[in-house]
Amino acid sequence: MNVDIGNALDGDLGLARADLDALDDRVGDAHERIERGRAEAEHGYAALNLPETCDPEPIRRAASGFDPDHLLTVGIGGSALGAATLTDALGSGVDCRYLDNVDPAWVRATLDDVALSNTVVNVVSRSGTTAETLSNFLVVRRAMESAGVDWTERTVVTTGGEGNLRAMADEHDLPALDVPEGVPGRFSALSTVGLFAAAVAGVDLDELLAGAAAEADRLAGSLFESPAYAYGATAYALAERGAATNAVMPYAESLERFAEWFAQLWAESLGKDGGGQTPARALGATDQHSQLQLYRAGPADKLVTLVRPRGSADTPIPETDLEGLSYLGGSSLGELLDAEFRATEASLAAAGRENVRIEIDRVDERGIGELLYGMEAACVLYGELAGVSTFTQPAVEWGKKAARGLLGGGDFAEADAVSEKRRLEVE
Ligand SMILES: O=P(O)(O)OC[C@H]1O[C@](O)(CO)[C@@H](O)[C@@H]1O
Repeated sequence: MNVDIGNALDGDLGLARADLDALDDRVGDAHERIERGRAEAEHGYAALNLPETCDPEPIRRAASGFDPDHLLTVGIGGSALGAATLTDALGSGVDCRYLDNVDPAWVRATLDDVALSNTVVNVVSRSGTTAETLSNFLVVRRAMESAGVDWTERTVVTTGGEGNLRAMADEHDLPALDVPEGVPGRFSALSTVGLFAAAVAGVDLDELLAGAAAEADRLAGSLFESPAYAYGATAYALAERGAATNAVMPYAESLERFAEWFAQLWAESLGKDGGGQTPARALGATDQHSQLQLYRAGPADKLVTLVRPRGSADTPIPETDLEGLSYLGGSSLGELLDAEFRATEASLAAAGRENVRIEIDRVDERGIGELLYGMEAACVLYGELAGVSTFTQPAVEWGKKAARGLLGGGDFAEADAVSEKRRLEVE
């Protein structure tokens, strides 16, 4: 992973090179803290050890028992987004679907759209208690039973040491993969949580983990020596100067889900104590024609993170004598996308808007391994500099209790508060 922070300097938010030099001592201290946390496999920091600690063999074995047309992953948040990022970017030959919402029509349509007799189900929940995941799995199980399909023959469970899912796996003797200790969901893509789906979809797990390991080897006591820390420190320094939003804009359709994965990582890790940086998902070149106006001429409150593979398969643009289009003929879509990327980057800089370029060689296992690991390490560093507890997400519990109470799942004050909603309806 290559990170270019040049366009983050001397823009509207006034971040200067000298500010990064001054911040670098704190990056060194933060790196020591992170390395200590890794050495002791502390909660959260243990995620940064996955390139060494994750054994792909049992995952491959669990996947090798199946040759499905469809893979249905039932999980939400970190229990879906990592796997989806991997199979969207790298998968082939298997139709990978993610039931990561409880929209009844959509769940129904998804189940009607796959041949359940040739579908493998991976139900994934670290806690084993998430209502959306458990409910969806009960619906999937019933659909398989109704279709005369033995769900116990086609279900693999990925979960923690205890909880409903672990109990069900034990009861029905289902193949089960353990969620690694000390790895929060949003940091678990490079573990059993993300890698089962990747393995079923033909991804080379060794190459993926090797890419992540290479990025781990680049972690160092200075932001000027570590691409991941350069990104994390720059995003933090800009946030301190008013960049409340981080618009992540990959220039590859295969990386659209990566932006969704990044949004959970950044929001759930750093959104604490009234601080944090709001991730906004965009896609290049598409959102040049929807969001860029705001990024260039709206409030100067953003970092724009431009992500791209340097190399990819290309498609020639046929010669044309259509008026005003001949300049395109004979070039290629890849050349056009490259020009759009560089032009957008320059247009932001010309408007004084801070942006950072993140490049991988190509969308392959090594590139994606580097990118995911790099973003995780960047997030951990940002959290250290901001002094927040990066690996918890206490604020999500209120809503879970309220929903559970509303459904009769116990007495929760939060559920009572729902009925106290202020009303001002306009019809
Ligand atoms: O894997 P689980 O325990 O089902 O949790 C799913 C997701 O829900 C959260 O706990 C937030 O509610 C995320 O942190 C997590 O990735």
